Amino acid sequence: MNQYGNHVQNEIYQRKVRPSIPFRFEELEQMAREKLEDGPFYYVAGGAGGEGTMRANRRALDRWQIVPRMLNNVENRDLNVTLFGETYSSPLLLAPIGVQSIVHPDGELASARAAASMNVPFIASSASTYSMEEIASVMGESPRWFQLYWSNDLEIAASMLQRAEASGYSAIVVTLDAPMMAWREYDLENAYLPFLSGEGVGNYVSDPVFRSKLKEPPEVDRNAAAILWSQVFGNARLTWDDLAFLREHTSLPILLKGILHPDDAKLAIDRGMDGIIVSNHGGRQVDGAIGALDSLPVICDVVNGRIPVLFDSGIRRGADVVKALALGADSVLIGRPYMYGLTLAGEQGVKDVIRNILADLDLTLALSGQSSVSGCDASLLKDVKDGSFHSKKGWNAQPTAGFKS
Ligand SMILES: Cc1cc2nc3c(=O)[nH]c(=O)nc-3n(C[C@H](O)[C@H](O)[C@H](O)COP(=O)(O)O)c2cc1C
Ligand SMILES: CCCCCCC(=O)C(=O)O
Repeated sequence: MNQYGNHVQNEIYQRKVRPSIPFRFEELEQMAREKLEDGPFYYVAGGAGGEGTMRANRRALDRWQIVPRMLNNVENRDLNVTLFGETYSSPLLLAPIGVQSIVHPDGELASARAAASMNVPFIASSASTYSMEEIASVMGESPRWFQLYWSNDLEIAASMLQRAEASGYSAIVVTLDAPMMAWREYDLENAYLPFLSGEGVGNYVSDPVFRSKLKEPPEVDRNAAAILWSQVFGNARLTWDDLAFLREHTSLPILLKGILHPDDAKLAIDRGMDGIIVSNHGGRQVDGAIGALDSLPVICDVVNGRIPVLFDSGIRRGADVVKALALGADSVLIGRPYMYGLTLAGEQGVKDVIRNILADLDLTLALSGQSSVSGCDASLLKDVKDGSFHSKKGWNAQPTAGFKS
């Protein structure tokens, strides 16, 4: 990945590569808008309620400005990060996104292939249209994690964990912030729920335990399968004590996704979790929730390096990644940007989204005076809100300042 951004720029300026998608995120989204029907487009682009949290995600990123440093020898850069003993060539992962077939028939298979070709870990969603085994089969040995929507049927949850391990996924991401669908006004307006037409159920209809609970196979009675899916999908009864169940059923590292409060980060560590993902689900669940990046510094302070902290919600460009890394994230996930790449150009579109963000990240990092991801800390940033510069490694604030326990 050394000098990656320069190589990509050169290839584009010399017209050796022909980009399949526009470079600007805003245009990418607009073109996806033009290509898709209202239902799928707004399912992807929309947020919960009045989309206040989506706006807060961008505001939280804009609150910080990078203060570039000079004369630091940034000719050679290193984007490597190590997570759970594995070294990855960049601090980027593809977020778990369900129902990808609503934007492109190849869905998760195209995204997974693109991730594999760019050596970026792909996090396969429980709500994928294709099964986790089908996704694994197009990825060779490339890195992949599995995201669990923890079914209220514990036999199904255990079966999914076992299948993920058997098909080469190397970490489990447990999403906590979506035991049920939020109030999503566009989807209500469009009466659009992709699961009803059989999208996003690939991991269920292929699951031996799920199938054993049906009188007829899903291929014969799709309706009964859809009803069972809606009954078992979520689990609103879970508490912190239930995490022990996951430990009993997998030996893989477990990350909790959807953490926003520092006390929940502490609980995750107390319960032996291996990592957390600071996220508000891209503003799709709690309207009015805190901008995800506003939670990151205080959570990193509480965690204090004991487990990896990953981040998503609102990342669109290289500078956003730099800010999240500087505030303590070990790696970041992108969501909607790659869904728009998938919409416009399938596998190649996802590949180009990854390439552009990584090239932009590499150049922004270098021009900020940083030659490695590990060198990024809060001294790189100025807080627009209080005007302060941070000159020491790490974050200065009181661990839970501003949060009520
Ligand atoms: C269409 C769509 C489907 C999603 N499906 C899932 C999912 O199945 N599991 C999950 O944990 N998160 C899901 N997410 C949330 C993403 O993993 C991620 O948190 C979010 O997209 C990050 O924000 P961003 O889109 O602003 O980058 C979904 C997001 C979108 C846009
Ligand atoms: C009951 C919640 C289903 C959500 C599945 C996909 C998803 O996470 C999303 O944000 O959409």
